[in-house]
Amino acid sequence: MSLASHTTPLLSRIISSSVAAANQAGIIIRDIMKKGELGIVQKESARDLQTEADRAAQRCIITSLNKHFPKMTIIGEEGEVESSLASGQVFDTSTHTPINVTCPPTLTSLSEEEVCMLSTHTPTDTSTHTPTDTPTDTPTDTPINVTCPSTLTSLSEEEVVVWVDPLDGTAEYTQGLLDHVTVLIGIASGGKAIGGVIHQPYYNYQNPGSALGRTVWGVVGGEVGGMAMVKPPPGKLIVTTTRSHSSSTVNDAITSVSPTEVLRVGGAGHKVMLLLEGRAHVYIFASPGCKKWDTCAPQAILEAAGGVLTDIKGIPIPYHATAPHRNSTGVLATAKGQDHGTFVDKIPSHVKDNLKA
Ligand SMILES: Nc1ncnc2c1ncn2[C@@H]1O[C@H](COP(=O)(O)O)[C@@H](O)[C@H]1OP(=O)(O)O
Ligand SMILES: [Mg+2]
Ligand SMILES: [Mg+2]
Ligand SMILES: [Mg+2]
Repeated sequence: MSLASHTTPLLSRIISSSVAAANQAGIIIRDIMKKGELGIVQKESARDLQTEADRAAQRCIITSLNKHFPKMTIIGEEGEVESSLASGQVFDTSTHTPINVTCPPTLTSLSEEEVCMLSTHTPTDTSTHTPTDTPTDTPTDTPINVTCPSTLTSLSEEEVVVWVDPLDGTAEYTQGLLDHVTVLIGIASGGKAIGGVIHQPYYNYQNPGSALGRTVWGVVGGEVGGMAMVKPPPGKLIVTTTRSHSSSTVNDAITSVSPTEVLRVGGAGHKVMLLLEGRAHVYIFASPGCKKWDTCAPQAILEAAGGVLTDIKGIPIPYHATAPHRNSTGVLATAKGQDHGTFVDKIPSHVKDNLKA
């Protein structure tokens, strides 16, 4: 069954396919956690990890998107998993050391696409959900209806760059902080984030009997689907920031806005979800650690919801295929109704000067 008719605008079809791929990736992420064999490798530093879930989820997403949209540029956080693809322009950003994994003879002839399909039919749960829970994952081949703004209806595949973070919040995943984990698929064109999908594989995992996992999507200038948005409480200033990549600069930036509360949680996707859920007013990360795949999808959804995401100086983040992967000048995001410029102005000069492009 096809994901959507070809009379449907390209952006709507990409969002629909991305929702399906992100749901699949979520199943894989939960499966690997359930089996407990995380296969952790260190990338650039001890605070920069990759697990088998990051690798397998990326393989699933990129294989699926490349199959449906072969002329699109896809840039994924993890590497090596895309190299066998026949068509499309796919960038390998891997820096990790490969590990040796012995494959049982019964599984040697598996194709990448079969791995995704097998996962579709293998519902999984987390420990706090009883085995009798009804699987609640969205079937991967059910298209969602996404209205495309008229300015984006004539987009071609060649103009689209997709930034994939198959598992955002890897540090928290390895530490069992499962609700910090998201799958991020960001869609860009002309250097701008135009659409995005955030899947939370463990949404509701501490509420047995409730639907496990959810997927939120948005189109800039269009709508947000998959959740009910809430305004953050008036009379407070709740800041969300990193819990695993902190520094004195990060803390100086937070102090400068005089928060009433600071939520130190993992993942860029998770923190933007807090803004959309009205649980925080502003997300401040005055550090160069975040990359384009961390911010593209969250930015698109936040902007579709009336919020703003820029670097710490208030400058837009570029999402061209050739843009540097690193967001070296930090991240500042505000929920709908907040004055983004006021926060930019409050960040001290020494913090801004410390973050060079
Ligand atoms: N110093 C860093 N090294 C590697 N990744 C980082 C770093 N800082 C931030 N990130 C990425 O940005 C996300 C948000 O950061 P934080 O949770 O610290 O606020 C992290 O989950 C991680 O994405 P990922 O988990 O996909 O590697
Ligand atoms: Mg990572
Ligand atoms: Mg990330
Ligand atoms: Mg990641």
